[in-house]
Amino acid sequence: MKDLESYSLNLGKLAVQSLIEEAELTPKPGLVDKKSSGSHRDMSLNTMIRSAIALEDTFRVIAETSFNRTPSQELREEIAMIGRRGEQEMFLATGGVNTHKGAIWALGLLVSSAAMDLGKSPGKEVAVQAGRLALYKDRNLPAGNTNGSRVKARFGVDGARGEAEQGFPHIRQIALPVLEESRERGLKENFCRLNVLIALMAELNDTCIMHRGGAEALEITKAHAKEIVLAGGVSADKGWQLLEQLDQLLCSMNVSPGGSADLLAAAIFLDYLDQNAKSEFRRLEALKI
Ligand SMILES: CC(C)(COP(=O)(O)OP(=O)(O)OC[C@H]1O[C@@H](n2cnc3c(N)ncnc32)[C@H](O[C@H]2O[C@H](COP(=O)(O)OP(=O)(O)OP(=O)(O)O)[C@@H](O)[C@H]2O)[C@@H]1O)[C@@H](O)C(=O)NCCC(=O)NCCS
Ligand SMILES: Nc1ncnc2[nH]cnc12
Repeated sequence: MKDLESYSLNLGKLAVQSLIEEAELTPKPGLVDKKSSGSHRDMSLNTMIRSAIALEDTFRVIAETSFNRTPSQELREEIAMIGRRGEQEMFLATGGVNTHKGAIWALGLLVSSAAMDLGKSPGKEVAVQAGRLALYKDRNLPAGNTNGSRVKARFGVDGARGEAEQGFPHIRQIALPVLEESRERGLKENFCRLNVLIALMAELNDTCIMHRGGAEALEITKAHAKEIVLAGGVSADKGWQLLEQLDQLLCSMNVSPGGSADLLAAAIFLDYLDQNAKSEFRRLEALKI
């Protein structure tokens, strides 16, 4: 019992740490970071950090609720209720600013999935299982006209819900492999994570960009991010110059890749789970000798 309590506390802390590390990663185009508030007038790095810290209990309770369970209608609705309470905590901490709604959704499902099998599964499997949970319908979801739902109706994109229901393909097929390749190239962790963000921005249909800038802003963002990828990523001189230009471009269009930022935080979380599992494996191997 004590072990489960401390494990859920750890998962909650790890989710918050991932959010803070995403917020602090600098320089991120159009987003809040250590250097500026990007395209946002109503938030700062402080707001992001206050919001992340306020969410620890939400993630801890999601973990506690999910232990030794499997995806089901009942669990989906329990998690949704905790997640909605988390959104209220976020608004209380930020004075009504939407800092992390998309991240509560993605990380909430991933924390739940990780807790279901006590962290024994690799990150990619945790994401697939989180997708199975997301596929159950939340029958208590209040009818509401969100930015995402308007964008989806107008442009026919999948958005945050579709990403989760498909088992987070952009995390499994882009974010985690780019993180690994960048590390294999010997790049500093800051460059590795910025490469992940850019690779996500090159492919994701981010409803956060589309609700302010429409399909055109999304296409411009993707095309510019692809140029950075083709230039060899942010650690190449040309890639770095293009990254600085992309920041100016997004701020001038007044758009923010908040969905890509959420998926970066989610990838950092899954990567930590994988690293912890590897060090536990090495510890057990050492005991055998
Ligand atoms: C399923 C929900 C996520 C609701 O989805 P919906 O699309 O209806 O809602 P939105 O309110 O628009 O939130 C979606 C947020 O998800 C992020 N996102 C966007 N595209 C993608 C994508 N392709 N893949 C993954 N994630 C994506 C993004 O979040 C970031 O942007 C937020 C700021 O958004 P917003 O306020 O609209 O933008 P601003 O420009 O700042 O606004 P203005 O100043 O212009 O007004 C920020 O939070 C980032 O995180 C999207 O915005 C889900 O919320 C839901 O159903 N929840 C119910 C509870 C539940 O079931 N929980 C279970 C798990 S805990
Ligand atoms: N760093 C960031 N800046 C703005 N919106 C975000 N949503 C998630 N992370 C964000």
